[in-house]
Amino acid sequence: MTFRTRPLFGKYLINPSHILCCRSISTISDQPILRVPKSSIYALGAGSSSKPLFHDISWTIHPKDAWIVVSVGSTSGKTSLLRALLGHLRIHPAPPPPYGLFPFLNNRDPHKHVSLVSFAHRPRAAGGGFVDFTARYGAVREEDKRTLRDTFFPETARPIHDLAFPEMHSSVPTLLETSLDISKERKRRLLFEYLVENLDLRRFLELPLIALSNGQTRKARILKALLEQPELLILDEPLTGLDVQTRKLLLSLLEELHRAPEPPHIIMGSRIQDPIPDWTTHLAIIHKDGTVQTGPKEDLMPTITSHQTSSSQTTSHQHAIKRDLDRVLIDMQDLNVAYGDRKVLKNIRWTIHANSRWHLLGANGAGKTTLLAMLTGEHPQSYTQSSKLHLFSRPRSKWPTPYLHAQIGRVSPELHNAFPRRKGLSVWDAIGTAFNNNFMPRGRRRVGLASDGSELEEGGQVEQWRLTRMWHVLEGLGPIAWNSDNSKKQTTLQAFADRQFADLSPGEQSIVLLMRALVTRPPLVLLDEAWAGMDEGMVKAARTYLREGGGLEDGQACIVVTHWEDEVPWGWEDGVRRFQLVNGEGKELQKVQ
Ligand SMILES: Nc1ncnc2c1ncn2[C@@H]1O[C@H](COP(=O)(O)OP(=O)(O)OP(=O)(O)O)[C@@H](O)[C@H]1O
Repeated sequence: MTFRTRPLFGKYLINPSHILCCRSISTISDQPILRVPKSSIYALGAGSSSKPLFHDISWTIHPKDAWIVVSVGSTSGKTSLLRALLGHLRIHPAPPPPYGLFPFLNNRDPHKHVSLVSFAHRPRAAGGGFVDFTARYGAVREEDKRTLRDTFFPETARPIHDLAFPEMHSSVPTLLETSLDISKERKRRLLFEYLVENLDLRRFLELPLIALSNGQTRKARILKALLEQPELLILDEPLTGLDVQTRKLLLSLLEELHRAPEPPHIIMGSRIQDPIPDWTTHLAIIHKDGTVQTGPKEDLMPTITSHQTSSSQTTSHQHAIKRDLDRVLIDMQDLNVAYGDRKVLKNIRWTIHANSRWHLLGANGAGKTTLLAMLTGEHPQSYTQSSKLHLFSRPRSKWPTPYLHAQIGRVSPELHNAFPRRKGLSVWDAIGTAFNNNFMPRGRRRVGLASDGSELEEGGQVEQWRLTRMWHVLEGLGPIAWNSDNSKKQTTLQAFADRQFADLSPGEQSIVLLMRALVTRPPLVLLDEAWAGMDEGMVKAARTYLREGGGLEDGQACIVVTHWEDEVPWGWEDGVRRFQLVNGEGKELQKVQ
């Protein structure tokens, strides 16, 4: 079924192809969009005698092609290859002049005409330290008050009909110049109106940017990228974090843009488990050994399907969840969260028992992150609702927040973005920070300090337990769990533990943060979009570890938040329970027989 984009302003159907035709004719070219003659790709600064990241790659993209880049069994291939197109890696031999890498640009500057929007990476502006992500839950500070419109689209504040009247300039432009400018600006505005409507963002334009949910922010970033009308737009994992409906919306919008006579040419990076849209014409498949296969979709689809089948095969059902224990960890009775008159959560009743497994569902903006922030005690309204929110057998206000944090292991897109990428922080350090529940590695063995702040007794029980746990998560979720080659087990694990966290691929960072969430064996584990960026081998390893690999032990409860059903490690048959938020109201779903 094709999902149609909405006509703009109800009665006027505006086709993006009409709006997008505003680029000057001189930029239209029949030349290939991209041409990589048989080459290898190296890290910047690496000599040609070093091992290339990709080899034997021959890749040509023609103007009407719709390409998707997928990695099979490789951890960082897709994102690296896409970044190579922006000059972040060295292509050797370099695509020869006069056409270069992007022949259609006709020697125009790729930096101005090619843009990459990646959802797998932390924004570079964030720096190396920890970023406080809880600011959005409280009263929005003055400096965070800039609205989505002010931050991303300030030029759209002016009513569209004003654009018919030129502003007064000190040097008066010619009539022709003025009409060209206005018409360009009007077309840009029409495109903005079209996209804002079709991505369902209009009602968020005047909200502070910081208040937007994860999915809402992603849509806004895609809108901004499309509005800038790059000639080539590279989207890396644009579907990550989007709910089912929004994914359909975005894919159908991309299809319309693709069919427009002069589209922004789009290359999309996808995870192997993501759907390949019907309108895709070509695939680039990156293999574990660094080779890249490129060609028409019909020729390469069997490779994708064989990998999809192997990654979606679920593990045995012998490890169904044992029944919920009577012990209640979290109890919410008529919990509410509102920002002014905007009600985000309404009369939520939810009880989480020890040993239970939950899938928390809800569309983008439904309130899942807000609900979890109440559970972790990070949301300031968790204090004002204290009598309705019992955490670990006491009203919320009876616990200091650090105590609550020590009871809850978690992964979330906010934590992923905020986690420090400072130089010198190894994988081991990153995992070990969980023991002191902060973001600084502590202690002689980097597995934290004792509760009074002193060093752990050397070789003592606590230190031994922590070290054993570190190796357990590394073994259960580290590279030997995603690679079949087990021969050099200990060296592989040690080498991985020593790697710099900041140098890992986005998927590897996600799996390390999952290790961090599990290493202390907390009573409650929250896994919010924990699988972001992971390749199919990692997702499989993580599911297996959680289901039957000792990732969770009896008594621990776990809540999984994902928009992809097959990422939940447990099915109905295993006893997973589902809690759904719709328009701020929550209810437990029952299995349809
Ligand atoms: N400070 C705030 N002021 C106003 N509205 C807010 C504020 N913080 C959050 N919201 C709104 O609360 C709603 C719920 O946001 P939340 O992040 O909990 O959604 P979510 O279900 O986690 O979405 P996603 O799947 O996109 O991550 C959103 O519509 C968001 O815009």
